[in-house]
Amino acid sequence: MPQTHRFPSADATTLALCERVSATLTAILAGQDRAVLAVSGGRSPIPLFRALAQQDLPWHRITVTLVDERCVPSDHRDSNARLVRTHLLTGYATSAAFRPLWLQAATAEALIASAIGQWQTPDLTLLGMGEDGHTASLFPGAATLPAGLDADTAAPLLLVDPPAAPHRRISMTAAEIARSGQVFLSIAGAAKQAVLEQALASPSPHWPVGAVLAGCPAAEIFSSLT
Ligand SMILES: O=C(O)[C@H](O)[C@@H](O)[C@H](O)[C@H](O)COP(=O)(O)O
Repeated sequence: MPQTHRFPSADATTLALCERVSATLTAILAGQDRAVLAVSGGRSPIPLFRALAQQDLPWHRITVTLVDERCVPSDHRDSNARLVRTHLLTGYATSAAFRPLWLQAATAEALIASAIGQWQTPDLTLLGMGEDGHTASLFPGAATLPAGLDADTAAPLLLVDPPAAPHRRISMTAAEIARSGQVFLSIAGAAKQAVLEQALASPSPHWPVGAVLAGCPAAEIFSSLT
């Protein structure tokens, strides 16, 4: 009997976020031909992705891209592109366009240039957060974190070598997140909630999520204790 993966069902917060994302995309598309939706990876977005895929939106007018990506092939188990193709680009969302961040390149410079070359500022950016206070791939202690948090940079993306997490990353910069049309942050669990409260109370590079949200005063936060 093949193992059937059981994914957590969407809780009330996830369903509320799903409704908010759907309504926001609908509103955006009322005023323009296409919308760019940037989503984060990790494990917690899976219930949201699976709920969004069941939303009867004009997905053919939506381009899905990534807030950040691990620099691994798209069939690698840690690939965010693989995560999105598996859980979001199904059901109604099959007709959405997908724009990956990681494309095979000979050098790091070519890699980031290629990603920037096809990049569009998202109309809606969905962020997650780690218990270390990172968001996107803006990790505390990363050598390129100061550049990633530079509020004045025109760069939309940068390379990050996380001090502890696996894989080199491509990530949106804080400034590009702030240039997004709208920003939603979704977190789950008391530990993350405590970190977020700390980060909001005392913005510092030690808690990159706080520095990012300081640039997005209209960001909406969806937090559940479960
Ligand atoms: O590529 C990634 O890992 C994500 O973009 C990252 O920023 C994620 O949002 C946090 O690490 C939370 O991940 P979980 O949802 O798995 O806790």
